[in-house]
Amino acid sequence: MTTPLPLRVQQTVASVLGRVPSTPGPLAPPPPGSDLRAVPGDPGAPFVGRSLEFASDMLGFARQRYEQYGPVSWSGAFGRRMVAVLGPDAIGQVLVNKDKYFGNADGWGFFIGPFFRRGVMLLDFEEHRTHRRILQEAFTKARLGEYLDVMTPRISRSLDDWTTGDGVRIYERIKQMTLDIGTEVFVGDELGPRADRVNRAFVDTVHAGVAVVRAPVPGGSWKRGLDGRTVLEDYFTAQIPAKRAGEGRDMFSVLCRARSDEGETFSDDDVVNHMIFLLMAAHDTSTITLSMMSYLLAKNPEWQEKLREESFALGETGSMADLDSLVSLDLAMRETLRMYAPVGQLARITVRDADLQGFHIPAGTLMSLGIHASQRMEPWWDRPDEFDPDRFAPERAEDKSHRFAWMPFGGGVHKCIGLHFGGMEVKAIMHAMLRRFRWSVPDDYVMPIGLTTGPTPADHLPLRLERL
Ligand code: HEM
Repeated sequence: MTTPLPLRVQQTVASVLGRVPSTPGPLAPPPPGSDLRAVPGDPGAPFVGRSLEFASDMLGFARQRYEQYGPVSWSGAFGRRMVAVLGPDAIGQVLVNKDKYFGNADGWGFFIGPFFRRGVMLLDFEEHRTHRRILQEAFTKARLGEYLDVMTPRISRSLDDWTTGDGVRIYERIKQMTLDIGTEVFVGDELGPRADRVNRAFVDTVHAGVAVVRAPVPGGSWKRGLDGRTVLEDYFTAQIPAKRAGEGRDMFSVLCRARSDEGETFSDDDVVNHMIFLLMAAHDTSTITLSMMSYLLAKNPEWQEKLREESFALGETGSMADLDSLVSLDLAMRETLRMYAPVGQLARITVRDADLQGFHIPAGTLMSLGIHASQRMEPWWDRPDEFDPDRFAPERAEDKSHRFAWMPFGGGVHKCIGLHFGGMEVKAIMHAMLRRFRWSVPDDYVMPIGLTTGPTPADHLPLRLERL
């Protein structure tokens, strides 16, 4: 494995910071007379806390905290105290949010608010419900079929252009392809110089969310993200009158005309905010899933062959029903989403004092739900670090060990609205890749893991790619 230099530097700094003495203590004393317990934890190094240790080894760090402190613990991060929530019981309680203790707006807002403000994931309670109802109009089964009709020829054209050989960085190829799909299916625009400029602005906006220096320093990624947001706002705003008047079937046009059963519609600002958020929500997640699946199929060639046989037996296809009939592909996709949850952490904040599994969490506490690590935990999963798609087969059904054992799409009212779209896109692309290419990695290759919204290939996953 060749770990890229920035990741090596980060790992070295993180291991030094991890040795800084840090005294364990309570997050906050529980209210007198309550039978709640204080959340255990420790701050880590001054200001950065344990954020670098987390970023350089998400899984190892979460496992160590779980062993030391259990499912609910706190540590220092970004100059404040942040509560880590692990395991399906604790995460399930936050997602279901029966007592309305937990909010998204200032939780996610802390990380991505300046770039994705008022996206549906950053709205709470009644306002969220209203926006989600309207948004639902863009995700009906009939609409998905129409998106697939646009997507399928685009996938073929992209794959026809792929060059083959050694060291093909598949992450970059897939990222470009999902961006191109986003331009045509979501925005209804043609690929070209204007789309390139918008795509660059979009990539800057996404990267800014994980910036280390979280201030608009000239030349820094935070500033590039803010500038990117402005480009996107101008781009979408300028097109709204034509989209509202037209009959386009792209998602942008659909949102302009969407009307809930109660007759609610989106303002121009709403449409712009949702478009910018939707592009991000769809793009990074599908790219990570496809890249990680490519890696796992390279490491497990018997599964790659099995999927390929299934795809050849089905033939060239364009319908959702066809994609749904690819049973082994479905198992492999679920297993990929378990092993490498593309949204590895979910953010929340307590909007009032909360009781989480008997722990007292004061109002205004930032929380991070460890989806990626929790899907790699015993006893809910058998040998959780092994790629074993058959664990999802009906006769084993390990995902049924707990309602929140498998939660790559989250749960509760904010559960991913694009889960069927995402599954469709991943399957359509992987099906087409399997029919055109075979790929492999050297036996001793282990992919270094970096961090965007979730675990990503830090070296962009160099594969040996051959055309069939
Ligand atoms: C494999 C692909 C995907 C994964 C793993 C994924 C994962 C997630 C997760 C975990 C959440 C919950 C966030 C939270 O509770 O804080 C979420 C929300 C969301 N996702 Fe996805 N997503 C995927 C694809 C997509 C696609 C393709 C779209 C759009 C076309 C999309 C749109 C959204 C939206 C709008 C929300 C916010 C929903 C709300 O707050 O009501 N996602 N996604």
